[in-house]
Order: sequence, then C-alpha cells, then structure tokens
Amino acid sequence: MGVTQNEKSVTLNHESGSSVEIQLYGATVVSWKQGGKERMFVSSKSALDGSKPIRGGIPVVFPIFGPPPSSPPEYAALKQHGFARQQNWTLESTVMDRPEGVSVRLRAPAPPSEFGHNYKLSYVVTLTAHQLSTDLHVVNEDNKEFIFQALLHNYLAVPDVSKIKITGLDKGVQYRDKILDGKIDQWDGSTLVVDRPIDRVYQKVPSQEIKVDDGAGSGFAVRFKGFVDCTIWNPQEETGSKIADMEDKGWERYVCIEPGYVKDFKSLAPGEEFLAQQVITVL
Ligand SMILES: O=P(O)(O)OC[C@H]1O[C@H](O)[C@H](O)[C@@H](O)[C@@H]1O
Repeated sequence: MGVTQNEKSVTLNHESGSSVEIQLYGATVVSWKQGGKERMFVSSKSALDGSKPIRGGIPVVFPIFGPPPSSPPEYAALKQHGFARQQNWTLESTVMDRPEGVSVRLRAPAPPSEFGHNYKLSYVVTLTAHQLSTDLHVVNEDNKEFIFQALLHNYLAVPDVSKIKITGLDKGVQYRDKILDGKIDQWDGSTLVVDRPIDRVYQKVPSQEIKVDDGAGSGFAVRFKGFVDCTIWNPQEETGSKIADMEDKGWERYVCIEPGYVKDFKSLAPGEEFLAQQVITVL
C-alpha cells in the first residue's frame, strides 16, 4: 500500500497488488497494473522525457480538444488538445491511503500567461482493487467567464483490437465521424467493432457507461459523470503507421475510449467550479 514519488512520477500501490504510475508531465497515467496485467497501452516509441505528449496511458486533454478553434484568438493559438498534457504538474496531497483505496491529488501549474485566463485545475487519481477513477476539477479564478473543453484520453490495452466489442452507445445518439470529414450521423444502438479506422465523437451519451469486451475473457467498463461526450479512436494501420511515435502495429493493442466535454465548450462564471469523473473497472 502507499504512495511513492520521485522527481518524475508518483506511484500508487494498493494492497490487492494493483498499482498505478502517473508521470507528473501532463499528469499522465502511464501504467495501471491490475490482476497481474498491464491495463494501459503506452507506445514503446513514445517520448517520456517531456519533449512531446505521451503516446498512451491517460493524457489529460484541456482546455481544447482536437485542433484549435478559429476564435477566440487565445484559443486559436493553442496546439492540438491544449497544453495540460504538456505541463509539469505537482503532487498536492495524498487524499487517502487505506484498504478501500489509495488516492492522490495533483495540481496543474498556472496556465501560460499569454492564454489570459486564470483557473485552478486539479486531478484526483484513485486506485482500488479493480478500479481506477480519475476526477478533473476546474475552478474559474478569474473575474470573467472561462470556457474550455476537457477529455481523458484513455488508451485501454487489449490483446487484439479486431476481436473487441464495444457496447453502451445508445440508439439515436448523434456522433461526429472525423474519418468522414466530420459528418454527423445517428447511432443505431448496435455493438461497435473496430474493423476500420474509427475516430468518432459520440455526443451526449445518455448511458454514461461504455463497455469493452476484449474477446479474451476480460475487458473494461468506463463510467463517467460530468463528462457528457465520448470519443472512440483507433487509427488502424492506415493512419496509425503515419503517427511518428506509434510503435509498429501498436494500433492492434489498444482502443481509446475517451470521456469528455468536447462537443461544446463548458462555460464557468467567475468562481464557478466544474467536476467531471470517470471510473474504469476491469471486467
Ligand atoms: O495525436 P494526438 O494529438 O495525441 O491525437 C490523437 C487522437 O486524439 C483523439 O482521439 C482524436 O479524436 C483523434 O482525431 C486524434 O488523432
């Protein structure tokens, strides 16, 4: 049991044998071991020296998702997925260290001054025997409105992505298909399989729980609250082989199930708070 820290990362160990490692760079979860297995995919080609976002684990996407919008100007100037995944976070406190769970709170540094907004961003990571929960907490500390998008970019490890089955996407939910130039379509409620490159934002998903059957007797349930949308991404060879820091055939060994607030921007009045949570359970 317990929490240990070195200059680059924080590790949580639970008495069940499960553990989680969080790099302070981006507050990126880079390992979750449960039941003797690694449950997160991290590309062996990923930079882990703070020079580039980590290709795998759970990057924290904030304050924008995807390419920058055309306005307002301070958002238009941002890089894809915003800057939180490239900031050096700090361990603020151990929230709990008990048989019920081990939990820490991390805090993002102040935003770049040219961004021109003042907020507090913290992240609570909690480990239990079968679950990993991560909560994002935003407080607008400015005297003006603050808008943002946020998403937890889970790279869930699976033995063979061509065998997985994804359920929980309700019939009638609208989704934006980025592979088809952002075409909006309506989901038919069926089981989703990865038989082609998939990059879709399912919008306002009522079930708030996506399940992945890994086709090998295990899988995940990703439950979320506060987050309303869910992106599902797997590039397959077509796009995956063009990603410089993706290991060869890496796309066969993960699926990204990404709860987020990304269709719209969330708006916070001065002093207002936003809390969004995900709980990933190994099935
Ligand atoms: O390469 P990155 O900036 O980490 O983005 C990786 C992926 O993130 C999300 O899943 C997006 O929907 C994809 O369009 C994007 O390719």
